[in-house]
Amino acid sequence: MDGNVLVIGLGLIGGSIAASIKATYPSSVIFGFDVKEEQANLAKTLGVIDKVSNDYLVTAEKMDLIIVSVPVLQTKEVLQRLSKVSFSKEVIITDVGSTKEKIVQFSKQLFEASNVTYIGGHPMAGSHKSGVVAAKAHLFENAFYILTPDDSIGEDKVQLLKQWLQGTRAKFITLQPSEHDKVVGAISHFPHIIAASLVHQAEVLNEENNIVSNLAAGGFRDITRIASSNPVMWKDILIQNKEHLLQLFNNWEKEMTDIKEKLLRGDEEELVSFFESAKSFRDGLSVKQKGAIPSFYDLYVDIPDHPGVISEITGYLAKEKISITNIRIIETRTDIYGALRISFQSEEDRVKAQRCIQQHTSYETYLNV
Ligand SMILES: NC(=O)c1ccc[n+]([C@@H]2O[C@H](COP(=O)([O-])OP(=O)(O)OC[C@H]3O[C@@H](n4cnc5c(N)ncnc54)[C@H](O)[C@@H]3O)[C@@H](O)[C@H]2O)c1
Ligand SMILES: O=C(O)C(=O)C[C@]1(C(=O)O)C=C[C@@H](O)C=C1
Repeated sequence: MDGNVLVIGLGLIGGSIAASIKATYPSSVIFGFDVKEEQANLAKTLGVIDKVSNDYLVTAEKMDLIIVSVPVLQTKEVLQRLSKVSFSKEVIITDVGSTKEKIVQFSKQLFEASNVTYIGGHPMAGSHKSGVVAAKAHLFENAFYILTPDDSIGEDKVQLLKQWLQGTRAKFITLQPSEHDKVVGAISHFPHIIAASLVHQAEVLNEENNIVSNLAAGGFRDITRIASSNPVMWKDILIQNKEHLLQLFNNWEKEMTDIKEKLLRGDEEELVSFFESAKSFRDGLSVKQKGAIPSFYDLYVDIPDHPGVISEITGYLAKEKISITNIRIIETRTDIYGALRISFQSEEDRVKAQRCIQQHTSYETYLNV
């Protein structure tokens, strides 16, 4: 497949998608535009795009595919401007915004009577890092990629978009925009609010006693990593998903009141059951086949903090031809040991890998941490 692709917004997500399309379809021409000229030039230098566009409304005229990957409030503005372009041929326009209801609703009126097919999208993977320097072609590998096509859109167009995006190696699923915002509100947007709030709480305590920032390791780092995300991007997401988030605040306040009362009563049985039911659902996530969280077969390895340990482990796995889909150091401990999380494509690979590591090393392995 080849053709002309325009990516508007060359940050983490736009850059990653551009790189994955180029890797799959080398003869396609990827144009890129960013309000920050230096981002666009950097994307060209990094080989993420072929050509810098200086005016996306002019470049858009001859495109086969346009990907809008700017913050969600900007997305509506960019789509509105695109709706004024006279396209010389049929074009698919998609966005990657973390919210869908308002964007999709808005676009429906914009592109009703034109040769534009607009399909809302949201790749459910990312990072707390921003900018094209953090972009990578494999960012979405094994992650869910949600599409929200309107009922009036032909299946052939949806398939065409998936074909363009197949290099992401993501798993495509279709959701209604409102369902998307409700579910993603609970598993992504609200957790970002909680993470930031936990950091605020620790910061206040740190003003009284600065030992807090030194001790804040382990679980605290794990649960608050996403508090390092782009503040403006998250402000936009909150504004666009306000209604669902307000409902989640109500549920959360009730949840906090309930657990607080259990603690006040000193009801040990109920406290155990509070953690038990959460553990049971959380432990089940990694083996679930469906849902908004991708299923991974994870293996955790307790590793000493010295150079070469990761290549040692991946070397043993490579020798036995066990492929891994992801590898990450979990910041659970900051002193001697760290936990390495290695993800596999199947349970069979995970079992083989555990056996392999146990055979070659004395590092402890776990299926859950
Ligand atoms: N970061 C994540 O984890 C993640 C994951 C999935 C989806 N998303 C969504 O992807 C979109 C982009 O996020 P990101 O993480 O790539 O952000 P980013 O900050 O890395 O990149 C956004 C880029 O858009 C540019 N930009 C802003 N307004 C623009 C405009 N009007 N025209 C052209 N360029 C403009 C910025 O200069 C920046 O380079 C957002 O809508 C976000 O909700 C983010
Ligand atoms: O991994 C992270 O840092 C993310 O926050 C990624 C994350 C998420 O909440 O899961 C953030 C926003 C997106 O819209 C999709 C993915």
